[in-house]
Amino acid sequence: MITLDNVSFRYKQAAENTLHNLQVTIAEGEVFGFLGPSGSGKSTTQKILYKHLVTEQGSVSVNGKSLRDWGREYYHFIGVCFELPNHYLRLTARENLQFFSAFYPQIKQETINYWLDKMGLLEEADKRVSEFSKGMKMRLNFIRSVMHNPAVVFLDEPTSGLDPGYAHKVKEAIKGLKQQGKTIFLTTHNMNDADQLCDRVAFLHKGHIKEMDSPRVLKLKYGSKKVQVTDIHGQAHCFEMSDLSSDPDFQQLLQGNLIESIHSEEASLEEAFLKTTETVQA
Ligand SMILES: Nc1ncnc2c1ncn2[C@@H]1O[C@H](COP(=O)(O)OP(=O)(O)OP(=O)(O)O)[C@@H](O)[C@H]1O
Repeated sequence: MITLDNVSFRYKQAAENTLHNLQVTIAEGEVFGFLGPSGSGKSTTQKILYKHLVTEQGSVSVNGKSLRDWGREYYHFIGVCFELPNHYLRLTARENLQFFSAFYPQIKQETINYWLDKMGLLEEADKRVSEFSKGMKMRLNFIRSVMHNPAVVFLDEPTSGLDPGYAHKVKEAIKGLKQQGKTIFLTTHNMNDADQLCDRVAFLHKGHIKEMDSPRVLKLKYGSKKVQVTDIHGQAHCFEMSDLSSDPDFQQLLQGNLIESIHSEEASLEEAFLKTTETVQA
């Protein structure tokens, strides 16, 4: 559905490329996570994908058609949820959605109500957006990006600033979009979200893709399973799962009947991300 073929990009006046030879193919219906430290080039890549930036180096196609050949109809085909919402603050939430829906003749009032309800904003729909919290603006932003039923949705930090309840609502909505067969390109710093939602993730570092695979494979490759042990004096210990049978400290606790509790910990995507992108602080 989305193909980046050997895409590089350099900003005017920049001494070197921001993106280097990106090679990505995203299947229809896939939730693809694009993860990277600050400044690694995630937004630049997204801007190329929604045609706010043009690169001469490499090619990008969506639904089998080069981005160069897509016209205005591209913005009916895709939905974009920017990280920083830009709503009309003097208008109500409903008026904002009605204003944007005018660009998409197929959007019905029921659709707007459906999404307002789904994102927990129906009761606040007639309030001015200037009175909205950051989280409410984020949810309104999410509605704007999906209400015209696009085939491809670009989401930039969609759960940022949301409390756990509303973050859950947004994640459930993303899963719902996937069930409908939408292709989703998700940029996030939230490794748990990426792990829960994405079929595959790419780790971007200084404009290079360092790894690209399913969260499960990356966790197996880079993560280590650990065991957290609390002894009968309340002291915590951490052991590598693979070393338990030979670790003398663990064996001493076990044989001395000194263990109060023991919990296994799965390898995390965060661990894989940190190891791959070398952002672990010394
Ligand atoms: N308009 C611009 N002109 C020149 N350089 C830019 C411009 N926009 C971004 N950059 C540079 O390109 C690099 C990648 O920036 P980008 O915004 O794509 O990173 P990011 O991964 O999205 O970061 P963050 O997670 O902080 O949003 C950075 O070094 C940034 O300084």
